[in-house]
Amino acid sequence: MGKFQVMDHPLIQHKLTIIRDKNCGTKVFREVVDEIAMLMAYEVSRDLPLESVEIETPMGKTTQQTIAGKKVAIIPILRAGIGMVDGILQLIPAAKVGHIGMYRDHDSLEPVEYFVKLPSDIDTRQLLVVDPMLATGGSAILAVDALKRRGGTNIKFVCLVAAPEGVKALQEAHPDVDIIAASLDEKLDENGYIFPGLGDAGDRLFGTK
Ligand SMILES: O=P(O)(O)OC[C@H]1O[C@H](OP(=O)(O)OP(=O)(O)O)[C@H](O)[C@@H]1O
Ligand SMILES: O=c1cc[nH]c(=O)[nH]1
Ligand SMILES: [Mg+2]
Repeated sequence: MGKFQVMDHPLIQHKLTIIRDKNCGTKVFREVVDEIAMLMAYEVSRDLPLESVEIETPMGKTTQQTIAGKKVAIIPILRAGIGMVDGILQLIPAAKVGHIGMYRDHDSLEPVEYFVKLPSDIDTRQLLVVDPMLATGGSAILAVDALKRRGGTNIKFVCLVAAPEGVKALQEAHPDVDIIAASLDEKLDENGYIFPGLGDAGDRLFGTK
C-alpha cells in the first residue's frame, strides 16, 4: 500500500486556513496556493537520490553531493492543478511539466479526460501529479492510469485537501502511488464536495464563478 502523509507543518496549516476562508479573493488564493505547493515540494523531494561529485572550493578539492540523474516531471490535472506548478518549480526549476486535462461531470461525479500532453521521457522521471483536491479520487485515479499507460512508473500524488474517501479509492486503485496532502478533511458532502474543504478550487483560482 502506498504511503499517505499529511504535512502538518504550522506554516502549511496557517496558509491553508487563509485559503479556506470564503472571503479570500482570487489574488490571495492564487498566491497562497503557490506558497503551499512550494513548501510541499520540500518534503516531496526528500527522497530524490543524491550522487557524489568532485568539486573544488576556494580551499581545495572535495567530494560533495548533488541530485542524481533521476529527474522530475510535474503533472498538473487541469485546471486547478496548474495553481500548484509554479510553487514547485521554484524549488525544482529543472522539472518538466506535463498536462492532463480532466473535468468532473457535475451529475455523475465521473471524471472526463479531455487533454494529455506529457514529456517524452516520463518512464525515467519521478512524476508528481498535482491537484489541490482529492475528493472521490476519480480524477486522480484516471490521471495515474493515463501516466501508467504511457510508461510512467514512479508516481506521487500531491494535493492540498484530501477526503478520506478519495485517499482510500486512490490507494486501492494504485497501491504503488504515495499520497502527500496538506490536510485530511472530514468527509465528502452530498454533492461530492470536500467538507470543510475550500470549495471549487478551479473556480477560486481562476475567478470563474
Ligand atoms: O476526486 P474527484 O471527485 O475526481 O474530484 C476532484 C477533481 O475535481 C476538481 O476538478 P474539476 O472537475 O472541478 O475541474 P476544474 O479543475 O477544471 O475546475 C479538482 O480540481 C479535481 O481535479
Ligand atoms: O471540494 C471539491 C471537490 C472537487 N473539486 C473541488 O474543486 N472541490
Ligand atoms: Mg472545478
